Amino acid sequence: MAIRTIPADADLQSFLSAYGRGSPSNVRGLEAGTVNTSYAVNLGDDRYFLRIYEEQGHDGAEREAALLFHLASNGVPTPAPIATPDGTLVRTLAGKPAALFPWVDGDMLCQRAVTPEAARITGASLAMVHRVGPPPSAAPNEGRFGPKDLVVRCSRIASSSDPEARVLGDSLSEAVSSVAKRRDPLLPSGLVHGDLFRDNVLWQQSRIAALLDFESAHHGPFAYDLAVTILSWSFADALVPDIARAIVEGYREEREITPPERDALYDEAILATLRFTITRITDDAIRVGKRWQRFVERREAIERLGRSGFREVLGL
Ligand SMILES: Nc1ncnc2c1ncn2[C@@H]1O[C@H](COP(=O)(O)OP(=O)(O)OP(=O)(O)O)[C@@H](O)[C@H]1O
Ligand SMILES: N[C@@H](CCO)C(=O)O
Repeated sequence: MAIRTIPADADLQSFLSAYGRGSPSNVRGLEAGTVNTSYAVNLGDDRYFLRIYEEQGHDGAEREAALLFHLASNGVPTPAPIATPDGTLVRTLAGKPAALFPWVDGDMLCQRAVTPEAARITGASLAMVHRVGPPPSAAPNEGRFGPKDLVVRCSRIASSSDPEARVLGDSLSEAVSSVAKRRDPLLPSGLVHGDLFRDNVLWQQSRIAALLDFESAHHGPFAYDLAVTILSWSFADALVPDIARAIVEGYREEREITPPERDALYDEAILATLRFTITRITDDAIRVGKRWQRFVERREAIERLGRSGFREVLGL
């Protein structure tokens, strides 16, 4: 998406020189992502990815950087932010928090390219994030997209610029409240990614080069995260059972799904469809190229299957 921040040359030079990795060249703004501004840049002979945080304050960006550093140090395939010689991970560029990462070559998979094997690997890497958990010094918060936040967002839907969406505020709000009441508060919980869509995974041939975009990471039920991943990877025109089941199988290679989680996956999936329907309607940056209707269709598909039908599709 847009390059929202263009730092002055002198500021960029001074920011990059602090890493002590050689002089910058080939600086290129990337039309990637929906939230942050990204640049590709060479320092000496190596390529780097520079992220300027557009929506997080310094504390939020530091929390995210500490999380990425911790995950990468524990074997999760995600690029760790690079520290300056004095150990700083997040600094200021053009008045905004910014961090530098190693460049990762890789490609996102399009839906047609998602094989059961890729789905299995994706499920396993999600479970690895759950197993590793957050850094001891920075426990994640409850996130920005819990049921209460979604209900608040629903109150803005009536003034949406999309006439088809405008009428849905009350029914979406009621659906969120109703599923929130059914949620099991004792589900195994911890660090969840919260947004492991296809565009947040880079592949090199058949292996994952990077899990990206931990901006939605928070403390929540693991079953919710698994449901998000199933919903975002397993639908072509309709649910593809082989893909959904392979995600679950891969997940279970790394972390077993407990009986209460198996029971809860249906409700967590309904909540996840509501989360993405509502944020796609209420967030103009996300709406570009991302249809909220897809998540209405996914919710209907899950509801048609019903609790036991959904579990059966997942092989649980
Ligand atoms: N270390 C990296 N090396 C190479 N490319 C990267 C790296 N990190 C991210 N990218 C690319 O930049 C894109 C945007 O990155 P990121 O997800 O951080 O941005 P964002 O603005 O938070 O966007 P969104 O929330 O839409 O995913 C990614 O989809 C990926 O293609
Ligand atoms: N992955 C989200 C956007 C970022 O949260 C979506 O597709 O709606």
